[in-house]
Amino acid sequence: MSEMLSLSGVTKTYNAGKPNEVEVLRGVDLTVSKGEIVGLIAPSGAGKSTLLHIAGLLDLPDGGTVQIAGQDMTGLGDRPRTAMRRAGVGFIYQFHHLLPEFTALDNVVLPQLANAVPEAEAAERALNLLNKVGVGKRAQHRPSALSGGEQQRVAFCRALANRPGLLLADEPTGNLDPETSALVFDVLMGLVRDEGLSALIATHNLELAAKMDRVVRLDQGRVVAV
Ligand SMILES: Nc1ncnc2c1ncn2[C@@H]1O[C@H](COP(=O)(O)OP(=O)(O)OP(=O)(O)O)[C@@H](O)[C@H]1O
Repeated sequence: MSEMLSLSGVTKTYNAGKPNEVEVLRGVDLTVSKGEIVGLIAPSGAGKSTLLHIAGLLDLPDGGTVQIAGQDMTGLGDRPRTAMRRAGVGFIYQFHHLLPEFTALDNVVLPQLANAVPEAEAAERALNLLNKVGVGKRAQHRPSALSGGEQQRVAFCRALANRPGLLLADEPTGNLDPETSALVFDVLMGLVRDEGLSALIATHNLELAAKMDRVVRLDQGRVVAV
């Protein structure tokens, strides 16, 4: 089994049967192999967040199947889905969503504690990740004391804290100026490769997309190769 993520015939319609019905996904087929980094480009409103939320088990499709690491998630109950989401999938958003009252270090430690990792081990892992992305010296600062690029790097570490096999990212550097965005994006790519992760990364930025192993486009509710 060499596929980390496999979506097959995934459909999603909001407000089905109502006047404000929106058919967003019309049969999405998409795979991400182990260790592969796939870029997802889509015009605004095309449904990339919907797709990422379904792939990350935050939302359910109307039809089709979602497999993660060869396991079919479609028919699973809430508990095993939540367990897989917590331990198997890392999520990065355009805005970091760090907890403002906790230090950078604690933001990376906390998801591990929720996953029953002993505190000392969690702290070591967190510091190791923060060092890798160049914010180790900022470990004891709260997010408000960090620059936008630094905050986003801490968010990368948080997403990877529990060693997920799969990383999903929705415009991970979309809120940064172009220069910082390119720099921080390279940090993310380095981290993903270093950790041997599989990743699906949505971006509007074609230059960033070109750095990935393969690029697909979400078009009219389907995924097509670029
Ligand atoms: N909960 C919802 N209820 C109804 N419609 C929704 C809901 N969520 C999203 N939509 C609609 O579905 C379509 C796709 O939304 P989605 O957020 O997935 O797009 P996107 O490609 O991520 O857009 P953007 O790049 O602008 O963030 C949009 O037309 C949006 O208005």
